[in-house]
Amino acid sequence: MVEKRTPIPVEEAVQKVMESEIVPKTKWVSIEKAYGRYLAEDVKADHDVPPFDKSPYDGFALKAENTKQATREHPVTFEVVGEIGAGSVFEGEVEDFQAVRIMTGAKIPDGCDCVIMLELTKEKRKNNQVYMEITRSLKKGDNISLQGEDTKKGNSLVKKGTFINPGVSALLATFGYSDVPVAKKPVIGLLATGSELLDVSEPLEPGKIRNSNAYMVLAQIEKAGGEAKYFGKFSDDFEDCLEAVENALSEVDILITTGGVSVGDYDYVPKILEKLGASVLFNKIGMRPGSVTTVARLGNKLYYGLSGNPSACYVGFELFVRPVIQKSLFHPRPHLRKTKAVLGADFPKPNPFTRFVRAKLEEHNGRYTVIPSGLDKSGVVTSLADASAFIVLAGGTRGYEKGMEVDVLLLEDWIGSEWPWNNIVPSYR
Ligand SMILES: Nc1nc2c(c(=O)[nH]1)N[C@H]1C(S)=C(S)[C@@H](COP(=O)(O)OP(=O)(O)OC[C@H]3O[C@@H](n4cnc5c(N)ncnc54)[C@H](O)[C@@H]3O)O[C@H]1N2
Ligand code: MOO
Ligand SMILES: [Mg+2]
Repeated sequence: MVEKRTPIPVEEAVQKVMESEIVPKTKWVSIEKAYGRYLAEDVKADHDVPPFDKSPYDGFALKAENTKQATREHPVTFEVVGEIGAGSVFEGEVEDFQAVRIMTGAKIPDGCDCVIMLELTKEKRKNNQVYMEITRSLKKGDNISLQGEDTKKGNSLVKKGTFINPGVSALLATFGYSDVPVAKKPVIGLLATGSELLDVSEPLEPGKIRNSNAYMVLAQIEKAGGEAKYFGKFSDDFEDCLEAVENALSEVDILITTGGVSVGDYDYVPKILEKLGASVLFNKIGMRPGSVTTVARLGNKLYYGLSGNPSACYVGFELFVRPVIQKSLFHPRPHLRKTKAVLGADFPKPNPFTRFVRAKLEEHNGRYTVIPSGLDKSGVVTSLADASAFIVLAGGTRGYEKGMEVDVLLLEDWIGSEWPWNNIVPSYR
């Protein structure tokens, strides 16, 4: 007798995996290695930026008050009493009708309250003393970057869980983080099952295909922020697979297998889980593709049986593994972000279950359009390379037409969502 499985709604399945306790941990990495990691602490300004009033131009610093009378006809002359480049400080106080030659980034000397650009001045020399002439008046504060104008001491700048992009790296450097507290990457083990699987380097043989899922999922793990650990591919042999799963589990936080998850004669995942005494969270979801995605708990570890079909495997990872990884990286919005777009092609297939169509998001005249990026079948591999979104078609609908607005989940996005599963546009006809 074939096992009968009861499907649960997608959002319920997501909820169940999110209840798992993969406790986020912190580690310190050097700032050079921080790009692409996730912050484990909030970053606050511990000093003003800039930390002193500084010149945004190469020019002369002086007192605005002294420039009041300056016109083209009546230039005003200043005695140049010093010269400073960025990093140097003018010692002493600047007096009336004195100026300091100052370069971009240098601290404004005491007594000065404005800067005039070099191009607007004329230098003169008399008895070995340098003078400078200006023909326009300036106001107090002209051409000065004020202390704290960028940010003030105490301001909260980026939150824990933020993806460290180049801009965040600049902030970390500004505030002295030579070592950065980042979320420790959860270790995600992967093994591929299937007697039909060839290594990537092997030539094709009748009845066999190359193992593409492993390399796809390894990349998905890295993209989601996890550390991938690949245990190789295994033929459909119960004992071998059981042993491989048992060994792998001891080395990882989460274990993923691909294939063997359905009801076939050589689909051993259900039997392996039974043998290991795992607590199965679900083994059927009301969705296409990926309906057979199975998740189980083994102690404090999660086990994912992703489908062998490439598109189903891909979708299963993005919906159920990715948010768990993101949560363990302190990300406050761990799910794929949902937005709306216009369907760029008819989709006449009925959808008894919620459907996730791999699609390409494009901009046309300022509006976002989505079109399926290939054949919409679970076993298809070629639709994935171009997929930048999933079109989400609610279950119980009977097809969608070009021009309709649909929900989409974004695959190339760093903002994320707290919970995208409410208000999926239910039915158009
Ligand atoms: N009688 C039924 N048959 C099937 C059902 C069902 O409910 N009743 N479900 C179908 C659905 S839906 C899916 S999805 C697949 C799930 O298959 P499995 O997870 O058991 O995976 P396999 O049987 O091992 O392989 C399926 C398919 O995928 C190819 N594959 C497997 N591994 C890889 C890999 N690493 N790289 C590339 N391609 C891979 C494999 O060759 C098969 O073609 O079951 C349906 N059947
Ligand atoms: O799980 Mo299967 O991928 O629904 O197509
Ligand atoms: Mg199977």
